[in-house]
Amino acid sequence: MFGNTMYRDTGLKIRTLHVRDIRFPTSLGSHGSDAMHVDCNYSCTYVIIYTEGDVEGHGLTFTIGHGNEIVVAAVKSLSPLVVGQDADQIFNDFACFWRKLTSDSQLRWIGPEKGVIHLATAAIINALWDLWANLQQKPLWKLLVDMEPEKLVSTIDFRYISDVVTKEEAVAMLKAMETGKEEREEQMKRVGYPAYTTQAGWLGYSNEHVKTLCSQYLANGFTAFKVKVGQNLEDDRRRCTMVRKIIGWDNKLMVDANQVWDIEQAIEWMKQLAEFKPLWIEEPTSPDDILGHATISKALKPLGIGVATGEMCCNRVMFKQFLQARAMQYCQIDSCRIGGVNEVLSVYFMAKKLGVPVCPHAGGVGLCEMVQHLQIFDYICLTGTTEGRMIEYTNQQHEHFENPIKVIHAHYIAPKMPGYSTVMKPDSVEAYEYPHGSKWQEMFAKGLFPDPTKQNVFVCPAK
Ligand SMILES: C[C@H](O)[C@@H](O)[C@@H](O)[C@H](O)C(=O)O
Ligand SMILES: [Mg+2]
Repeated sequence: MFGNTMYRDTGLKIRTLHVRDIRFPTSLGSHGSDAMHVDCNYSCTYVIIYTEGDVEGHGLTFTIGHGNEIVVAAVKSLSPLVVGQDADQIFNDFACFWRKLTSDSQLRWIGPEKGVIHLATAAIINALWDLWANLQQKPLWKLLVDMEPEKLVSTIDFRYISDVVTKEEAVAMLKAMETGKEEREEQMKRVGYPAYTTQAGWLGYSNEHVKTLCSQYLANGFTAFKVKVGQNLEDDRRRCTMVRKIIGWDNKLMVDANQVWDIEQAIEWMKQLAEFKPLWIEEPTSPDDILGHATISKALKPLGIGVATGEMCCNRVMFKQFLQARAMQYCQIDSCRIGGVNEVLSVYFMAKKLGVPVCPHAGGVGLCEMVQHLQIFDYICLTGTTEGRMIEYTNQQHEHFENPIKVIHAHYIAPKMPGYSTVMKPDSVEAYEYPHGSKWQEMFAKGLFPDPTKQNVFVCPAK
């Protein structure tokens, strides 16, 4: 028992783990498109953990189509480490379990803690947190908020980051913010957490469509808009002029290049876009180039432009160095790129220590559903402010979730239902399972996409 919160010994064994390859044909409408990913099909590797009781855990990681089958295979390779375990034992020493999952002495060779195997870790770990929140009958954010600081911090593996933040410091950070927690919680339930929209700025949308969407989001109360750039400078200038005309100069504009530039090119390109007063340039170059981002940050600082990155930052060690090197002014954690909630929490603590605001990435399936929980926790328990912080909003696939986000007047309202908001509707799963689902079969028949079962490629077997 920790303080007032009882962690009941559930004695629940994990009976089995199912994994599904789910894909949506978003490329047909250019949804989600950017300078690098021009024809993405928003997809996810969807994990369901079944226990010997009634309670389940659902989790996912996001991909953009091809290769989702590889993440599914990686989940299968990790599953023997999960199946047969006692849920309560996992939650009693979650950091230890997390390390076990990421440190299998053979599997770690295909990471470690990066790429496909880490995406798979994220899907499993997210499902475990959903299970835990369900067992406690609380939405995930509330599970985090109600935990004693020591318990919460005990879920994090501090290996490789204790030179920046220690367990003791993390506990002290949480304790220092205890006053005012209840008011902040009330505010999240009533007013919610500020959001910005990317939905009006996908690169493949026509100018007319962008205009219409900007006006719509403006009318719905949005005050911050992200636009994709990086393919053609003249087009970027035209689009930014058009967007600024609609949203005005009091609202915020952010731009996102999705990794297309070299360092000098990024600086020069952004000088040409500086007149549009973007708050940040997101992913200007390779997501692995920490010193390159630091150079860009330094060059753009006098222009008032920050650098944002994180959606492809592969683990806490990279985040640590980005933060240490002053290479990111906005830290964009992603709920399923790194190893799920445990590792994301470690990044929140480092960002707090080094004074960098977190603005989560949410352009993907289920990402909005998940990151709202994390950012609401950050507000209530860790930073106590929304200053310089926003959660990304995209209008994608919410209809396929049992408990979709609720965004009112450009604010995410704290979810009420137990869990991590990761349960997908069974009908959606059946219809969009790739390549056997009914919707995919229809699309293959119409010739909209090639049927991979008729080509010589690896596909996930039918269930
Ligand atoms: C391919 C994807 O839609 C990305 O463009 C998207 O995640 C984006 O970078 C974002 O910031 O939301
Ligand atoms: Mg982005």
